[in-house]
Amino acid sequence: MTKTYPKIRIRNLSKSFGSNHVLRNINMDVMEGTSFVIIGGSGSGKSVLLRCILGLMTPDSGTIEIDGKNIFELPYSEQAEKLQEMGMLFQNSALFDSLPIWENVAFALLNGHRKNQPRISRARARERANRVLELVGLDADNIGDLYPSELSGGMQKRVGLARAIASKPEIIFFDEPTTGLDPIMGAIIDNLIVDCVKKLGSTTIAITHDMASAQRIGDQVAMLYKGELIWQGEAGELMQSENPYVHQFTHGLYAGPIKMEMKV
Ligand SMILES: Nc1ncnc2c1ncn2[C@@H]1O[C@H](COP(=O)(O)OP(=O)(O)OP(=O)(O)O)[C@@H](O)[C@H]1O
Repeated sequence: MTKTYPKIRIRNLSKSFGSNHVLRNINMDVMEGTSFVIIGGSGSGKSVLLRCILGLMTPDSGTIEIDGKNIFELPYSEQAEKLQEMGMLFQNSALFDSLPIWENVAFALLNGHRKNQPRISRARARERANRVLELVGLDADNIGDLYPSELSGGMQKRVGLARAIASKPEIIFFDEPTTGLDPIMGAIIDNLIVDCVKKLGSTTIAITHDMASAQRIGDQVAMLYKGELIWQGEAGELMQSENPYVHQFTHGLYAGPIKMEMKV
């Protein structure tokens, strides 16, 4: 059930690199148990925003509260703890090539130091990895001992999703979850994301260029343009938005207020 207080609350967040003002006064609330999708063109600041929320980059000004606490005011140890409590599915799946699939999935369970959770044995970690692999539609008996390079891109993405959810994180980030997948595999991954996240009750933030994906996985969608959040609304309203920037971007139109810089 959707709850009514922000799990993540961002106020007046700005970040520049020299004269490049990448984030300009961002305000955003992500309610607990909901899925928030950020769309926007190349270079609009999506990754920088994500890195700030993850605590991997310090903004110039503004606050990011998680569960009501400004993450930049937490002692380093607590900041690191918060980071460990989050799940992340990277664009390229970012699996460890030298570890078998099951250990990739169980990585946080075997190596993390989550608060109030004892380290678990390899046998128990493997059981948990097997269960999560089945949850994302992979046969743990067949692929658990294989290495990432032996799987297709779609299977690697499923493994990445399994790893992101294995420790039942309260917050999960998805960075371009469907990039590089064919449209059907993209839809399958999106549906798995929605199913898994619903089961866990996690709060999620995703960044994507894929409008179909944004609508499938998002409750709320926001568009970043030149570092500003220029539109925010229900995912169902996205394609009908009359905001000319959103309309041009979501419909992939050449003509409109967004002028592509051909030289970067
Ligand atoms: N560490 C950094 N140092 C200097 N500039 C940076 C740094 N990280 C990002 N930028 C700049 O910030 C701007 C936004 O980059 P960002 O990676 O957030 O874009 P994006 O919206 O994620 O783009 P894409 O969709 O292409 O991944 C770019 O102009 C980029 O050059």
